[in-house]
Parts: sequence; structure tokens; C-alpha cells
Amino acid sequence: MSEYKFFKQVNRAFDEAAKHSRFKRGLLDQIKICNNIYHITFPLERDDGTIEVIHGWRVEHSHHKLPTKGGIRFSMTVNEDETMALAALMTYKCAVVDVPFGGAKGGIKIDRTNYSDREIERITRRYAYELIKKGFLGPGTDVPAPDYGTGAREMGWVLDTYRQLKSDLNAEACVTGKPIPQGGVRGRTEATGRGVYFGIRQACSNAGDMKELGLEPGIEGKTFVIQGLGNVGYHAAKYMTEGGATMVGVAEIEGSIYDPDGIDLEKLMAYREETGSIMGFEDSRALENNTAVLEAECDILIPAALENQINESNAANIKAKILGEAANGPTTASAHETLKEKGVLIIPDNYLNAGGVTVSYFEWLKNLSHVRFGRMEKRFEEGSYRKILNVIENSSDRSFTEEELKELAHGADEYDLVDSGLEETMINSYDQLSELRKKHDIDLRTAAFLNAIEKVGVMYEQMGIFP
Ligand SMILES: NC(=O)c1ccc[n+]([C@@H]2O[C@H](COP(=O)([O-])OP(=O)(O)OC[C@H]3O[C@@H](n4cnc5c(N)ncnc54)[C@H](O)[C@@H]3O)[C@@H](O)[C@H]2O)c1
Repeated sequence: MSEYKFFKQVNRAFDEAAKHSRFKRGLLDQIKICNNIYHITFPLERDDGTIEVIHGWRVEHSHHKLPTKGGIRFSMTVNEDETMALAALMTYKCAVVDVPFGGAKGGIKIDRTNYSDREIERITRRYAYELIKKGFLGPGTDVPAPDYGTGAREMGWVLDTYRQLKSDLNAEACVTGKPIPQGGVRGRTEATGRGVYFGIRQACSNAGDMKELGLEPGIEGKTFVIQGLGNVGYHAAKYMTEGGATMVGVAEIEGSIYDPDGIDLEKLMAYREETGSIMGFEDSRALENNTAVLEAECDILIPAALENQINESNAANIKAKILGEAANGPTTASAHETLKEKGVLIIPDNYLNAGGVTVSYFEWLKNLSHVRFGRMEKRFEEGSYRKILNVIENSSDRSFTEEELKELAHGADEYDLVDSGLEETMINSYDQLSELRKKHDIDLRTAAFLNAIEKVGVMYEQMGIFP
């Protein structure tokens, strides 16, 4: 799929939005360009004693705000172009949801399923070491997070490597998406998928837009298809289902399945865990390959795997009325045009999957302020925490000490704060995009880019040029 040149596609959408902006060409060029690109190679000694060269990248797209922020991806798709595009999307995404970071992204070109846990740890730690050496990692410079193929475990290794090399009081803030005991925040794991749900729910609440699409307002009763049941896809599907939508199709690496009567998400996850595949699940129909389900009958299509999945080969056949871009860059520029002509409502990636970075921001703030989040102390005084404790006690078959209960109540409280912050952010940002869309008669993607260009451009105008 590399023929799509991902960074070029991002810049095409940028240029389309820039037509509506007041900024001059030079300043727009400065916003667009990647400020710092680092291609790292290092040797890995494999468990069997052989040596292999590993390729990794870290790209800081925009230094208009520091630190820069963006995930680390482990995938065979990783290359310089992909990392540049994803870093640029991070800049625009942060601006859209008013999170004060510049954009960055990192990646290592590996198929993680080919490596043991010990090898993955060695790769992660050496990569973190190389970033630290070159000034590409630190609480005030560049702060990574999980992305495709990585999770809390890898972020914990990044933090520990940083700690071994730096004596920094704020070390915990050098990476987000960490395990909770290492300074992570409750709600980060599910944040991107939960944000996807909040964003789609907000779009579906607009009665006028839904009427134009021939749909009823609200999530309830809608059908959806999801591509990728990883961190983002699983959580998006979970909250969509809890919100009253029905999952009718699923694609994973091994293939795709469809069932118009609905597919039970938790049962499917358990089935895949047991058999290693989604194929053959209950009464579902097996489709010919893992992209076929993208063209299946549904109201909402949610790609949550990798880029360029919706392209000229399938865009014209897509039947969904709403495309919720949970993955980064799932739609090529020409597919975007095709879908637009078909009247599909496209909720763009640089807004819809911003829940992860929004909650990462809460985690970073928590680490820098060295406090515990929550209103627990007040609740203890008021005694209202008792309600939470009762729920916990009633739903468990073991008893808890008072201290354990306080810790659990604190967790519920922190989650509550994070979740309400995420919900408010996704709603407010959607409303900003909706307004721009109406004002300029543009689609939501162009509105998201325009929104970001305005915010980043003002920063550059005010900063001036050094020296
Ligand atoms: N993790 C985050 O917080 C986060 C935040 C913002 C955006 N994203 C984006 O969301 C997307 C998914 O990331 P993730 O963190 O969920 O990754 P993940 O590694 O947890 O899950 C990805 C899933 O997609 C599946 N997959 C891969 N190729 C596929 C294909 N061709 N068809 C169907 N399924 C396929 C994989 O098997 C895996 O289950 C990426 O584009 C990522 O950049 C992630």
C-alpha cells in the first residue's frame, strides 16, 4: 500500500483546508513541514544468538508547542513516510481537541509476532535509549504513548529505561499509557475507543444530518462494522454496543465475518482467544477476505486497523452512511472524494481518535503535578463514597479492608474525572468542526484541518521568527 504515500495524502487534505485560511504560503509551509526526523538503526541479539539490524524512526512534526506527543508503533508498515504522516496528524489532532502538544510519532519496523517477549523488551529499551541519547524523549521535549502493536507494558519499559539514564524528578511524565502503578491514569487504555464512541454519538445526535442520510437520530438501533479488534477497535465496539448499536460485521487479519442479526463482542473475543481466529464464529457468514466486510450492509463503518484500507478498489462499493475513522489515515484521498460524492458522512481520524491523546494529557498533568486525581477526600468527608464501596462489595465474592476499599473508590473517582473530561472534549470539538463545516460549506475532514491550521498558525504568528 506504500504507493499511496501517506504524508502526501495528509498534505493534500491540509492544502484543501488551507484554501479557506487567511495565512500566507510561507507560514502554511512552516506548519506543514516535519521539524525533526530521526532514523535509527541498531543491532538486536536474538534469543538464538543471531544478530539482526532493527530500523526505527521518531519524527517530531511540530515544535510550535512542547513537548511533542505521539505513539510508538510496531508494525511492518513502519517507514519514514508513514511516521512523518502520523506525526503530522498528531499535530492537527492535538490542535483540534485543544491539547497543548506538538505532534510526533515513532515506529519500529517489525512484525511483533515474530519476536519473544524478551526480544520485544530489548528492542523497546534500546529504541528508548537511542531516543534519549538524541534528545527525542523527555517530559518537556517529546513524550511517546502506545499505538499499533504496543501497549502499557512497552511504555513501562520506556519509563524504566529513562529512569536508569536520567535523574529527573518528573521522569514519570516522559511517557503516557503506562501501567497504573507506574503513574498511568485510569481510563487511558480504553480512551481512544471510548472517544470514538463519543464522537460518533455526537455526530448521530444531529437530527438534520441524520435526516439527510435517511437515518434516525441517535446511536440506538444503528448497525456497525468494525475492522480490527485491537485496543481501539475492541473498545470502540464495546461502547458502541453498550450505547445500543448492533455489531453486524468484523474484520481481523485472518478474514471477515458478517451476521445481520448481530455479533456478540465478548463471545467473539473469547472465541478468538480460544481458536486464534474469528472465522467460524456462531452463525456468522464467512466473507471471502478481510476487506470484504468493509463493503457490507451497515449504517456505520469503523476502520480501526491501519491506513489506506478504504481506497479506490472498494470506496464505490461501501454501503455505510457514516464512516468513523478510528484508525489513522484509513481512507485514501481519492476514496475520500468518492465517499463524499456518495453523500457519506466522514468523521475524520484527526478528530475521532483524539481520545487517546486527550487522556494522555491528563496522565502527563497528573505526573507533573505529583498528585492523585480525584475528589476522594471530599467524598470521604461527605460519606458519599459509601455508594461506590457498596457496589464493589456487592459485586465481589470476597471482602475488602477499609484501605483496599478506599483505593478502589479512589480508582473509580479518578476514572470518573478522566471520563467526563474526555466526553466534554469530544463533544466540544465536534461542535467546533460542525460550525466550521457549515460556515465554509466544507466536509468535516476539511473543517478539522482548517480548525487546526487556525490554531497552529496563530501560535506561529505570535511567536515570530527566531532570530
Ligand atoms: N492505541 C491508541 O491509543 C491509538 C490512538 C489513536 C489512534 N490509534 C490508531 O488506531 C489504529 C489501531 O491501533 P491500536 O492501538 O488499536 O492497535 P492494536 O495493535 O491494538 O490493534 C490493531 C488490530 O488490527 C488488526 N489488524 C491489522 N491489520 C488488519 C487488517 N488488514 N484487517 C483487519 N484487522 C487488522 C490487528 O490484528 C489488531 O488486532 C491505528 O491506526 C493507530 O494509529 C491508536
